Amino acid sequence: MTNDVLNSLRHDINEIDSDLLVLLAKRRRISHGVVEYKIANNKPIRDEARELALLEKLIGYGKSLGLDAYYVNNVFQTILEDSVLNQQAMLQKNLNPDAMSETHRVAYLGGQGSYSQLACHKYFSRRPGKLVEMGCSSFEQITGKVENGQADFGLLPIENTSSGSINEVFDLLQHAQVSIVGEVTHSVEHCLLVTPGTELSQISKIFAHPQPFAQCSRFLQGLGDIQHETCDSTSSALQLALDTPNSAAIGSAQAGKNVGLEVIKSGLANQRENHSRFIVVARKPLYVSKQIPTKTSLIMATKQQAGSLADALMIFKEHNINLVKLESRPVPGNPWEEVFYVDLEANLVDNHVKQALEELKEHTQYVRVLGCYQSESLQAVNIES
Ligand SMILES: O=C(O)C(=O)C[C@]1(C(=O)O)C=C[C@@H](O)C=C1
Repeated sequence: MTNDVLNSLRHDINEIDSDLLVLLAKRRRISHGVVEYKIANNKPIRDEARELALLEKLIGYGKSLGLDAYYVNNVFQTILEDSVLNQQAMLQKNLNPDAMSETHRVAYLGGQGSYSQLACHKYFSRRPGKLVEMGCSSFEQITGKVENGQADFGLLPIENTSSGSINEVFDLLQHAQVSIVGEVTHSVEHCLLVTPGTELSQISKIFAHPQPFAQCSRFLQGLGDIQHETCDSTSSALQLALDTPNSAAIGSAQAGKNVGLEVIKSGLANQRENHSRFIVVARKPLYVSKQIPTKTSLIMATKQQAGSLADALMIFKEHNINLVKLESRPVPGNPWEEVFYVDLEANLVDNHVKQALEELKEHTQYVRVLGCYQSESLQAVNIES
């Protein structure tokens, strides 16, 4: 095959890819039209029956064109996911017009290339507006900027599939005057990053934030006698690796590339699937439509008597509310006293949820709702009448 033939084939492929994009954009616009109908008629965004029928038809048609079911299913699952997420974003914008300004000032940990920055871009990619990024050096600084109005939103990592809950953030939520208004999960791919030309055997020091150190503990144990230096963010770890001969940093490949470090080893996390979940906080709570999956997070202190936690949890069971996370943390200054963090699949506008929270007040010393927000889940919802 000559070069000319290859160029001509590539030209045809380019044209088809552009046509596909035009069609995808057209599909999105039509899907936006559907959400207007759903708002007016109070219908859930996700319609699983319609999606199933659509996929079945497309898989059959794909087969007749020589495309296998797995491929067609994957392509259209991605398209449908995008459609649902965009519809949800539109719905929320409609419900909270004041909160969705033209500019989003967002405070997060670290700077260019930090995992928080990547998660921030993912979360705001579906929320139109100009992003003003504010890199911070501590979690307190993030909530502080939101509390004093310097930032509209703050992004805080709350848990990771390898290292578990991030206690510092749970403790901060006990006192911070902020509301949780969203969540975003981001896959974290840790790499060992070095200045070009550095060999693994030359490394005598590794810089990282405590979280990547914890998430890559098995890999690090295998390296033997190498010094570990903790940094307040991945961005500062990268800078230190750049400035220190025979050293390395743990960060994402993209972050390394941004500053001129190269990947010497990848896939360092203890778990192959390494994801971090972040919460998005703001000064004021948001309303969440009943038409989309919703979470409510709260803190509660149970009474100091036998069975009080079980009694409190029974209330959720009795009201058919799914509890998706339960975490306990000590109360600073009160040894052996605990507060519980609870995540529920629930929307505060639902009467059965309001009722459950009233009953919870009677069975606990203290309850505070941290926020009611759009869940990342794409599950279909039932609308309570
Ligand atoms: O048909 C609808 O109800 C739509 O909202 C459109 C659409 C789609 O993109 O095809 C999106 C979400 C629903 O779960 C089903 C289908």
